[in-house]
Amino acid sequence: MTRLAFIGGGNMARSLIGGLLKTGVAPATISVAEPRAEGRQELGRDFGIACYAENRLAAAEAEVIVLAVKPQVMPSIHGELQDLLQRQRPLLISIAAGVRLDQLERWFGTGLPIVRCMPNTPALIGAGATGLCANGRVSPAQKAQAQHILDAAGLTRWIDDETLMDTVTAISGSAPAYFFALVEALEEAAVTQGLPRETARALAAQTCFGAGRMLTESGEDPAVLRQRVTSPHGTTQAALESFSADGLSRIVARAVAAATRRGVELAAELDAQP
Ligand SMILES: NC(=O)C1=CN([C@@H]2O[C@H](COP(=O)(O)OP(=O)(O)OC[C@H]3O[C@@H](n4cnc5c(N)ncnc54)[C@H](OP(=O)(O)O)[C@@H]3O)[C@@H](O)[C@H]2O)C=CC1
Ligand SMILES: O=C(O)[C@@H]1CCC=N1
Repeated sequence: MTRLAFIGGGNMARSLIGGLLKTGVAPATISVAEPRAEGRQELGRDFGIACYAENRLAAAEAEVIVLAVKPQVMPSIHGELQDLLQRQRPLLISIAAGVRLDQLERWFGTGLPIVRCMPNTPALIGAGATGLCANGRVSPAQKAQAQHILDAAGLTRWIDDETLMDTVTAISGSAPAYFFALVEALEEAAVTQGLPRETARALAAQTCFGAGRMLTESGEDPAVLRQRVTSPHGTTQAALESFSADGLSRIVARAVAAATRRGVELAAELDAQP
């Protein structure tokens, strides 16, 4: 069993750990470094994994280290891991938005195998979507190892051109929040029209779930699925025409561009640091 350490035990680490354990990975093979005492307590209680305040202790025996800290924290954590990284030469997997492979190589060491990936929070229930990109030091066996870890979180796709990782972030890493926001808006609209909030939320959330399952399980084009809902001159057509008049495609394209741009900016901000 691969020994796996997470540096940072926040939202995304929790989602990945939850997904891994659900596929039968033994808790004893996972350790986490988390500075907050309450965070460590919760991780230990919820997952039965070993939790440490110090990164070095969590990573001590790891073959794979998942870097799950905020992008801004990333440049500051290599120092305490340096000796261990040179000695053990583990596979590093970064999940940080924006942070490029060349930056990770600069901070952690040019000779190390590094995978940059972008998962999302549905990993917690094994329904995540992850894009992965490897540097030249990653062996085929390590590539398979990274894929195996992220497969536990759901669907995986390798991305050859690293510059597209910011697009991946914009359409899958960040995107669960877009669907949550849409359900929030549907709920609010229904409540305004008089539907009880609990009923509105349940109907909107289940519809999101059902549409998602149809998209992923039917193998059909989203446009075909949409057309099947849309009776000529019916209610759906009225709603879609309203979306179109308000420029839904343009709104979405602008949001995706904003998220993509922010990924590039996050990396540039780190380059600008002394
Ligand atoms: N949330 C999401 O949906 C997704 C996030 N990501 C990426 O995952 C990474 C983590 O994001 P997220 O989980 O949301 O953030 P969180 O803030 O929830 O998690 C980061 C964790 O790292 C801890 N931490 C801070 N400093 C250090 C340190 N020096 N050493 C070890 N741990 C430290 C934080 O502790 P403390 O709270 O005490 O600061 C926190 O628990 C980010 O880089 C993000 O871009 C990628 C895909 C999706
Ligand atoms: O919002 C963010 O920056 C992180 C990356 C993708 C999802 N959450």
